[in-house]
Amino acid sequence: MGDTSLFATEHARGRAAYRLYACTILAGICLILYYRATHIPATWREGRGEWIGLSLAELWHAFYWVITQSARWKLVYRRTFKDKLSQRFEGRLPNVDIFVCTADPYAEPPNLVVSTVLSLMAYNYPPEKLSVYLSDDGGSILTFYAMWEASQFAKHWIPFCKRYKLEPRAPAAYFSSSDSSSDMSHHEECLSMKILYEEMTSRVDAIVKSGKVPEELKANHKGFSQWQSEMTSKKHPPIVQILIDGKDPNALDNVGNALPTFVYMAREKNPEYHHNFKAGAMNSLLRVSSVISNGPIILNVDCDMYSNNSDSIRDALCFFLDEEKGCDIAFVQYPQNYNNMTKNDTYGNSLSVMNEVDLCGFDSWGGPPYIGTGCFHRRESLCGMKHTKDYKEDWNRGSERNPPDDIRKLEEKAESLATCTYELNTLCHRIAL
Ligand SMILES: O=c1ccn([C@@H]2O[C@H](COP(=O)(O)OP(=O)(O)O[C@H]3O[C@H](CO)[C@@H](O)[C@H](O)[C@H]3O)[C@@H](O)[C@H]2O)c(=O)[nH]1
Ligand SMILES: [Mn+2]
Repeated sequence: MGDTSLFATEHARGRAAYRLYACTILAGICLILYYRATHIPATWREGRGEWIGLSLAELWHAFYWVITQSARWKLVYRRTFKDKLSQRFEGRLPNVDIFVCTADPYAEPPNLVVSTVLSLMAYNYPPEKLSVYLSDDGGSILTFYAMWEASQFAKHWIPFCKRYKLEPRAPAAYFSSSDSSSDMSHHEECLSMKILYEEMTSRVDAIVKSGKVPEELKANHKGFSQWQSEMTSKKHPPIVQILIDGKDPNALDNVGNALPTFVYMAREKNPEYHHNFKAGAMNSLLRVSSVISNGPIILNVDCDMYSNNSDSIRDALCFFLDEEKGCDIAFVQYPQNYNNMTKNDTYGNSLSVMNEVDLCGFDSWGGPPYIGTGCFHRRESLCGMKHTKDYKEDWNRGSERNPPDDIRKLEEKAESLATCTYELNTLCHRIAL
């Protein structure tokens, strides 16, 4: 490990013991196969049919077991050095664009999306370098309303999280954790924040239940005027609304710090053109974000998966920015975990074998496959870059945009990239994420 490395690779302990154990199983398998090979019944009446059945099952098991070992034989764990990252790159950290996908305000309640989005906006990362994009495939004014509420609440929530270094930073998860009630140092403030949060969630719930946004609330943001009565989730024009423009010097939280950019996007829908589900949304997000923040690093999160660690971006950057090995890394992903598990994890929902064994086993072979939510990509790797050894990433990309005089012009430009015909007759049309 050189001095400048931003991450280290460690091997799992107990490898020798595991391999010894694996050898005993292998010996057992060989003995069974040997027994079968040397005990072939002479006639059908002596059980040749059963012999064939059992031999096939045992051969299949042997094959399956050997293949499984490829993911178990050598596990590697990665450790990051975030302090070194700060020392060397703090002033020149890259822009990071976060894409959150939602599709239906009834299956995926807007309050859930609010909590996810807030956990991402409150990352321990310079806010001027952070942009969060919400893709709403439902094209719903209810989701837009919830996002407008989130953009207002963020002004209180982000400084509160940063001041007390809270974890996790999804308000729903934080207020239901024991931390929020046990830490006396900020008890009063926590209580009033909780009230503010609950008032917001009940407003959002009431409006989702009623199915429409009252006229007086629509006056709060120009974006509400984009919805016309004839629009449905399956047929509507593209809508891009910048709820918080991080480049605007007046976009500040309630203690005067800059806020991250926050954008709502509903790509155009028309039943005549296939929308390609999440993959279609991701492609639109790539194009829309390219004219607004154009960050070289992209994180994708499903709307029901909040971030439970405010340092996730910094951990991921330790891989991308590593001078020696970073150029070989196209994506860095985090395992998915679920809340509310039974004490003994009776149903295996913690996915511990997959998260703690299989993924680490694949990593030693060059990396596991992409598993969806919670993945950081280089923008270039999603835009068809061919990897070469001497490729130099432009980490400053995206920092050049000036605050526009007319934000609506920028939104319209972005909308022209979120039409349902944009990808027709292109390669994108055939690639599914
Ligand atoms: O037309 C659609 C359909 C879905 N989604 C979003 O895509 C995400 C994943 O869809 P979901 O139905 O929740 O699939 P899951 O099986 O829960 O997701 C897993 O499997 C998917 C691939 O099948 C991955 O993309 C996900 O990241 C992974 O968590 C969600 O945020 C949806 O809102 C859209 O944006 N547009
Ligand atoms: Mn899901």
